[in-house]
Amino acid sequence: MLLNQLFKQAPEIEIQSINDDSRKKKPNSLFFCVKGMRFDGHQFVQDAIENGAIAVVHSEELVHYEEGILYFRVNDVVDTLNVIADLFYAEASYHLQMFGVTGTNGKESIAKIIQEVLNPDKATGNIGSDSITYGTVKLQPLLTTPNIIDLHSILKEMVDAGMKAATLEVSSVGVEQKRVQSVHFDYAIFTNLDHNHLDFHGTMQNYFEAKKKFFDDLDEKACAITNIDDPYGLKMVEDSEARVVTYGMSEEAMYSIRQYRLKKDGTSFCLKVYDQEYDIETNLVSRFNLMNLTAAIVALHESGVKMELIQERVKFLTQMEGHMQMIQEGQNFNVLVDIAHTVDGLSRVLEYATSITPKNCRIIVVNGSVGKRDKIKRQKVGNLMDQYCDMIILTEEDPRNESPREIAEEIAKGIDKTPYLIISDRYDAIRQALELADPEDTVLVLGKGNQKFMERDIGRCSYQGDVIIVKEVLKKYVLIKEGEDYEFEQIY
Ligand SMILES: CC(=O)N[C@H]1[C@@H](OP(=O)(O)OP(=O)(O)OC[C@H]2O[C@@H](n3ccc(=O)[nH]c3=O)[C@H](O)[C@@H]2O)O[C@H](CO)[C@@H](O)[C@@H]1O[C@H](C)C(=O)N[C@@H](C)C(=O)N[C@H](CCC(=O)O)C(=O)O
Repeated sequence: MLLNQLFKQAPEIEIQSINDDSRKKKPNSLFFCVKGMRFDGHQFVQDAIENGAIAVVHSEELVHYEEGILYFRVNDVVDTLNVIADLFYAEASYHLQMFGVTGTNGKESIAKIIQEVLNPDKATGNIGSDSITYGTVKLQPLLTTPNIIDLHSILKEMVDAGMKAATLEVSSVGVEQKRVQSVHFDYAIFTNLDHNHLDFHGTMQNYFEAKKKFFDDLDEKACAITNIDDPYGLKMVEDSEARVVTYGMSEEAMYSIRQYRLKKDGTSFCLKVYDQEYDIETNLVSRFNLMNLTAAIVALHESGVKMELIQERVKFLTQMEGHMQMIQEGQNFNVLVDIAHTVDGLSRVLEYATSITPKNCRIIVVNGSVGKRDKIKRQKVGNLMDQYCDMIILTEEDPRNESPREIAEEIAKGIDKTPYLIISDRYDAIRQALELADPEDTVLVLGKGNQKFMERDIGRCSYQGDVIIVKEVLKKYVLIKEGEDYEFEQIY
């Protein structure tokens, strides 16, 4: 792209790439001096030039100006980066039907359901915390919502690969850091708001405002889809110019869930769509997924997909690994792995576990709380498990540089009546829970979902993953012992 297409006063020079990280080698690039939380990009102009920058966008006076390099001083580098990234990558989001999903819980499930239902008729990509997928391409993301340059570049790749639509998980941190500011959205979905990222946002109000900005920035042609069962649902869209569509259990919702049945192997419910009722059957389990599926149905239907087709396609959806995943290897009790790591997410899983566990049987939970993040929630997590569970095994969950045992002890402050164990090693904790289970009990393994890493003091370390561990332990230690008398080893 020519530099004078980006800056009116610039000479006609070819720019091959745009860059905001001086550590990356990018020949003939335009470097943006972004002020971050740790560094100020203005410090790295010289490194950027050595790595190929021929032009620099900055907002502060620089200590040194090199001959032959072009400098553009602007008021706000990130705003300028947004405009230029959009232009540089051919305004890709305008060529895709864009669905953005925000909220504490449910983003990934909703984004993936929309992608799966649309895909057979309209090639659809997905950008999310677990993966970036389009066509046959599958990439591993660094962030839930990629940074500005990566995001526009991926959207362009999707357009070039023939995608017609894209779903994107929009994190509050991403909105706050203006990562989606120049992405054009057609449908924006709000799920719910619960304690999360308060280490970053400080207060619930700031967290709410970050999410709300996503809806404030929509244009009048867009559609803002909101869950009005959530106390923040209506406030979220009150200043949006977009057309507002509501969903929830509430009778006032435009898409209102009427009767529903939560079963071990699926869910059935009646959805009132404006004034018409539709019966929906799905293999997804739990009330949590019922809400996620409804949000996805609203977006799909509002985008023009017929309800009859939606009814057909949601009957058997792909089970997302580690998301309300029932694992059955032939054992005579329930095992459910879920990523729930917020108080709200946890309460929904516990409610579901209660609904599928016979009265005289137990709920055994393996859970923890992440290190260096939102410490206030730890005791609440303990308290909630105390209300619903019969046995609690506290273990590590991305402890970072905190001690897993100390985190567990803080969770335990919220436990009053339920017996609990602290087993720091997650594999051992899962094994203990599975070995303790009696017929028809429910074992919950929560917090990590399908994540194959553990954040420790030395950084991100590889981890087998809860789903794999559960399957392995069941086969190796539990199933062979069923029917036999054996003593189990208490592991601390
Ligand atoms: C707290 C946070 O969000 N940090 C993000 C932020 O980093 P930062 O502000 O610390 O940036 P910085 O390191 O100070 O650097 C400032 C600028 O100088 C540049 N730089 C820096 C060093 C250098 O040698 N040369 C150089 O050019 C950097 O490229 C950057 O442009 O900007 C970086 C570039 O975009 C992000 O990679 C980084 O995400 C970090 C890795 C992160 O973990 N973020 C998490 C909290 C996050 O964003 N999470 C959300 C939500 C997750 C969820 O709920 O699912 C997400 O969307 O993933």
